[in-house]
Amino acid sequence: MRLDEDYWSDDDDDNERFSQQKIVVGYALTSKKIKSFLQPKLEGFARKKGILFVEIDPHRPLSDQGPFDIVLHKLTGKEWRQILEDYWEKHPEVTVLDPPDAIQHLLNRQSMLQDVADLNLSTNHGEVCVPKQLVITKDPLSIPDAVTDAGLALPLVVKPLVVDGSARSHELSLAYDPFSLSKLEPPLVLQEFVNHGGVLFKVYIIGEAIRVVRRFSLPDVSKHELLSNAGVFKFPRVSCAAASADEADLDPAVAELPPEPLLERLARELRRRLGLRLFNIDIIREHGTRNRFYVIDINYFPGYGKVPGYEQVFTDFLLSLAQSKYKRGGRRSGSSGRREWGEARYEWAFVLTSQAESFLGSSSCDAPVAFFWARRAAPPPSCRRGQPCRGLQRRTTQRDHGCASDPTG
Ligand SMILES: O=P(O)(O)O[C@H]1[C@H](O)[C@@H](OP(=O)(O)O)[C@H](OP(=O)(O)O)[C@@H](OP(=O)(O)O)[C@H]1O
Ligand SMILES: Nc1ncnc2c1ncn2[C@@H]1O[C@H](COP(=O)(O)OP(=O)(O)O)[C@@H](O)[C@H]1O
Repeated sequence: MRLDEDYWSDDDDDNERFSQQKIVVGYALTSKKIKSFLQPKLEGFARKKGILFVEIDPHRPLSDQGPFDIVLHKLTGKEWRQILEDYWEKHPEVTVLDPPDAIQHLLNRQSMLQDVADLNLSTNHGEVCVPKQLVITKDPLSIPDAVTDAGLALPLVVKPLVVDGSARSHELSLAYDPFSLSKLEPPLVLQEFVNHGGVLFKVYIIGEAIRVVRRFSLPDVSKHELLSNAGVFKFPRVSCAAASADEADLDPAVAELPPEPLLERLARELRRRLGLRLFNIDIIREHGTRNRFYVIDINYFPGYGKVPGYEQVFTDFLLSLAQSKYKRGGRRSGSSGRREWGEARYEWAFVLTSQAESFLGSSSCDAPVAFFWARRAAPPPSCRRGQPCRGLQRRTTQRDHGCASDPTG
């Protein structure tokens, strides 16, 4: 077996010993995730590098399965968490991706953004904030006053507080007035809607590697729309939709990817603060600003299967984990002048929209997006089923959003 040069030591004996080892990766994932992530191209690519993926039965003790070098998981529920924690206590040598406690932090939309707010990132490349938000845990009748007291600007995005993987926890709405909010069921997060030109950047983190893709998002809300609309409107999971942008139609100021050094810094800080290696950050650029960004969502183990070239990046990541462990356990000290086996390779690449488009397949405005536009006062100029979606061409009035340092508002 041949390994990438970057992982190769100058010591032939070490190389030989490592290359003879198989890396066993146990995975505990939902069937949906297995389908999207564990694609034959990933399994094949990894196999060539000596990595075997083995399915874990989450109802049996993990010690009876394996042995594993690495455990990949994204399952919810206390039972699974307990099984994993017990196993890890007995087998600290196994790399668990990622620690259940750290993942838990992302399952609440309040704690999820806390680290970004604490970070207060502002560099000469731009700044990264979180939208001002308010958490409502009880008494929906108090919402209109609470919104006024907190000084939240309308419209508001209404999000369930807990993200537990259920479809319900992703049912979001847009509220044009605070009074209609008293009909909603807490616990909720009310978040200021930030106009961002209808484009969202999904920043995927895989260990030290970063990949960025553009996705369609919600269109801007103009002052006129805000004044002429009332009520609460549900909207679909726009950024998951298979709609893609026609590059030529995008306002370059909207479509331009976030500056690389800013994202590198954000990713590095969040990796450390969150204690996670597999996650994605959803970022929007406030429309009309050069580089003021808002993090609106962070997901654990996101849809990597939709990132072009993920099989190479993920395989490299697993190899780097195994190699750094091998180095810790099996190497003598005093290796000055040589490349460290566990040395992380820093990878950077932007995935341009055109690539993302071919990956995402359709270049037409699909059902959920069309549905959302149909509910809006003014449909986009050329957003019709089967036609290239040009909804992002709309230019709207910009609103002034403050950078909130406290995501709880
Ligand atoms: O909370 P949001 O931002 O919607 O994030 C979702 C979840 O991470 C989904 O994973 P899960 O279903 O495990 O929660 C993932 O689906 P897959 O991993 O199944 O593809 C989606 O991938 P994209 O469809 O690529 O966005 C990703 O966008
Ligand atoms: N504060 C916000 N301002 C503007 N658009 C937002 C905001 N929050 C969410 N959105 C839009 O709603 C979509 C879903 O929001 P998100 O918080 O990612 O929920 P989920 O975790 O259910 O996917 C985003 O992709 C974006 O299009």
